[in-house]
Amino acid sequence: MPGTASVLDVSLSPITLLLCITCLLIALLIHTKRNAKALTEGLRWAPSPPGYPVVGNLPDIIKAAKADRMHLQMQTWAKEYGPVVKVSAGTIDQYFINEDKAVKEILDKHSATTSDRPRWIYSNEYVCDQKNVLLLSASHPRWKNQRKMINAMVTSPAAADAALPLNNFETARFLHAVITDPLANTPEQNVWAKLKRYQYSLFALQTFGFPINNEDSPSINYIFYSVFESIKGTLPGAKIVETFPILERLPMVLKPWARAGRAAHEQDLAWCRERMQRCKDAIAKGTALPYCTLARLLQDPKLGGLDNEDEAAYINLELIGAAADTSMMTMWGFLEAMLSYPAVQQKAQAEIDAIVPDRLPVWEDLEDMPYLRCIMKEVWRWRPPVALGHPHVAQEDLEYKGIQIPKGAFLHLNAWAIHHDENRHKDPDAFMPERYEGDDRSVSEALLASKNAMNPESQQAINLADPTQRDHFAFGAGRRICPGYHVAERSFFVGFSRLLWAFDIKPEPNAVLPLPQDSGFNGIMPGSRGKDLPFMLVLRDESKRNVIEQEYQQEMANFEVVLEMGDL
Ligand code: HEM
Repeated sequence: MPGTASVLDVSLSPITLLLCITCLLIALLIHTKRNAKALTEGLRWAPSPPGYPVVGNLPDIIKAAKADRMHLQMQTWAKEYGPVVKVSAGTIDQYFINEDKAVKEILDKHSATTSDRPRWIYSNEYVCDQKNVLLLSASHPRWKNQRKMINAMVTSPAAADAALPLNNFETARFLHAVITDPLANTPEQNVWAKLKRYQYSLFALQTFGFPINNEDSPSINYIFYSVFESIKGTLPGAKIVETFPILERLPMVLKPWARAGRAAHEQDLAWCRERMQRCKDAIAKGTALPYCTLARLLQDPKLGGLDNEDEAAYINLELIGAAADTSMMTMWGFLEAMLSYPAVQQKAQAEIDAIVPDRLPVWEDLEDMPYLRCIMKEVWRWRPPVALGHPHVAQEDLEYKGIQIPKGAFLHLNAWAIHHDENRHKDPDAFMPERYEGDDRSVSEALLASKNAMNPESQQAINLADPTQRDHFAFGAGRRICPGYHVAERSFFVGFSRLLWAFDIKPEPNAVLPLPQDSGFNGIMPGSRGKDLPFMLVLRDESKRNVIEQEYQQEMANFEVVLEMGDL
């Protein structure tokens, strides 16, 4: 996976350089003017780490990003400066929200005016051509339309439940691939490639309606790099035009970012259109899957409220990215925990064995497996995949505990600092699912029509009035909160419960444990992949092999039609 450092593009032609210097001076003037904005009486500006003239804290940010330590740097500043810290990246002022109560106040209660996104010229306007819900401004009508469609067709509890058979299918294939690999039970077996195939295939089926059958399918890399391209331009300092938007007024010939962004979008559209055609063919033949979002969109006379077929195809590509990468990161955090905390693993296996000794676990078993629910919460607390939040923008001046946050400020939910604050979570660096004992809340709605759902005491975590009681902030907050949490909970539970049912997750013979936080196992963010985790999967006992074989054969028969469709 490319690191942040590799995306910092600072090579400029002499003309662009000259223009940059001019823009820099103008930007400085604007910035100084903005900072000179009157402070409301009785308020103060947010504390800020000392920076350099013009570039502010950018050198520290780049240094930390190069070392994959951004989250740790922001945590240090959170400890030093308090619940709201201003970090300047050149002309961009980023406000890191480092406390649960501040998240509630700023992102939840003021959601109407804190749910916009920054203007991202390269990523949103060029690479995604304003078709990607994640990057769209809240004032763009497409943002609401896409969220509505996603909720109705993909992420509502009903839609997430409808995709459960796919979870069972893909995880059975994964387990089978592990036990039948000639290198099974050895460190040489590439478990990660198998995990990746299953996660990407799971969401490829839910979106375009085609599986990914091979570990080396080019679609996996294509999706990863395409989505990465759309995200990388949002990183501070990554694209000069974001720091100096005035450069966007230059003619096209002087805008390399615009040409590169458009080319990337055209390539993605061609990729999506090819798959959309195959989806249309499947509809015509009557073989389109009931779970396939694109097929349902194309058969809806209103196209799910979207503008055109290109948008329908494109949003499905972006959805695979949003879902698969964060799910992979979740799995990474889980595996890292199991390696370092074998006692937790054994306790979880004992709970699974007591409920399902001779079949694979399914989502509905979660109700009877409270310790596994605690593990889910603890993985998302311990290794939140989006550790520093995806930035929102303040649409008007705000106040929190006497601090003035100006209109236009970038707002980052610092999930890492909140989750690792010793005042909120005792011994926060330890992986300790027991800290959630008795908390049977789901991220949002309770399980199916479970007894918990009927229990008025069982409020949902994200809606709790008291944010100190909320389990974690891995899915963000406010109106921009991740719509995918029902899907994520189901896919994570089915995935990791089956993994624990079948295998012992063991360290490789030469592994050094515990894995230190700073050792490079985490990549650009905690939970993203840095160095290979030194783990191996070892079948717990031979009786498991028969069960896996039987369930696999059953699933292959159930999904015969899927397998005939060919790779995405
Ligand atoms: C473990 C899994 C996941 C994690 C940790 C995660 C986390 C996040 C976070 C932190 C955000 C930004 C929220 C904000 O701006 O406050 C986000 C946005 C989003 N996520 Fe997820 N996500 C996960 C899985 C999924 C899945 C499975 C889907 C879809 C099926 C999905 C779809 C989206 C979309 C569409 C957005 C953009 C929302 C918007 O900007 O309005 N995510 N996610």
